[in-house]
Amino acid sequence: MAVAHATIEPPTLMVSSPAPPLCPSVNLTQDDLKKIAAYKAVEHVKSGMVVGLGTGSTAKHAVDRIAHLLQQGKLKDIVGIPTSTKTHEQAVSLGIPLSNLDSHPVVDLAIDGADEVDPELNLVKGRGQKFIVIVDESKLVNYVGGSRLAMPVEVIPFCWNHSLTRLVSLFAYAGCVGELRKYAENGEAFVTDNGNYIIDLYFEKDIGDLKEASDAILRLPGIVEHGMFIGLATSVIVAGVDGVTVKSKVGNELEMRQERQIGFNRQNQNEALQRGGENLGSGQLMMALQRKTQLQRSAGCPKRGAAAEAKIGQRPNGWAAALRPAAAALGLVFVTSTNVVANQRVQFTKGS
Ligand SMILES: O=C(CO)[C@H](O)[C@H](O)COP(=O)(O)O
Repeated sequence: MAVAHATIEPPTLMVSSPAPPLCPSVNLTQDDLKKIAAYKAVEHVKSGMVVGLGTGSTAKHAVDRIAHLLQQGKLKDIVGIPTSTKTHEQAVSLGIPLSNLDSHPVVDLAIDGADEVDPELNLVKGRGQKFIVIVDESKLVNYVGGSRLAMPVEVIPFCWNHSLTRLVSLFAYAGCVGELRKYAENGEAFVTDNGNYIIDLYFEKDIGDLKEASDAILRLPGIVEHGMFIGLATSVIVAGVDGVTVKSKVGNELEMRQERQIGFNRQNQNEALQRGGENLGSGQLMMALQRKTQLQRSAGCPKRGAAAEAKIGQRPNGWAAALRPAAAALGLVFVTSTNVVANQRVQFTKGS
């Protein structure tokens, strides 16, 4: 099976992009993190690919990004396979060419979100030659069910209550409770795209071997599918306030490789600042500027010695302008920008 080996760079702030992946605010929101993970995953999408388009607030950013790159002509000949009617609607509205698994049974790459990701990259919640899962760090759990979020099981509507009882008793040892998913608006049973119901299972404790649990669930009559995706993710991209981490599985073994963590964590910011900000990506520069300002404040010198500069290799022209709002938010003003072939350099200083 092909393995996604991501070369990790911070999402680049593209001047021409209407929605830069890193915003210059000091605090990244959960949605910012979702967007960062999504943009990172879309770097793996190449022209001509059949791409599985996932569902949810994280996957939505990936679909937006793919559409944007198609509009820019940076991606061509993409065929999207949506995983829900909602994603189908979004993709159609954005003009992404779509198909289905009957016409395109081989999906080159699928990108989807997840509700939980355990340390072995098992998920509560994909498909494709490569399956990249995108999450913010709040989704990391020690075991499936560890966040006390639901593990959904799709059941046929006939005898759903019987299915619920059987499911709960299957996991009684883990303090399982279950409930029929309902629409908040009218209290009626939620109906899936396939016309089925969902039983949400909540676990108090670790349910143990996930393959055994999966087999036991699927052996019950009336069960269509469950939300555990065991051993399917080839990469999980996790965006957190300290940076983006890509966890990849090598071959079919449960050998995990945690690729280098990009540096907008504090340690890297400090190192970068000591180096004068050399070779920072634009996202990192923002964070470094913020960190520098914080350091100066904590050192009690809010107005002095605040020059910050960075060299950035191979960035699109105009990036310095894109950084100005970030710098301005920090009270820094633009001084100069030089473009020396591959290296651009920008300098900001503290405004008076
Ligand atoms: O499995 C899913 C939809 O079926 C979603 O990917 C999962 O629920 C995560 O959603 P979000 O990205 O909104 O947190």
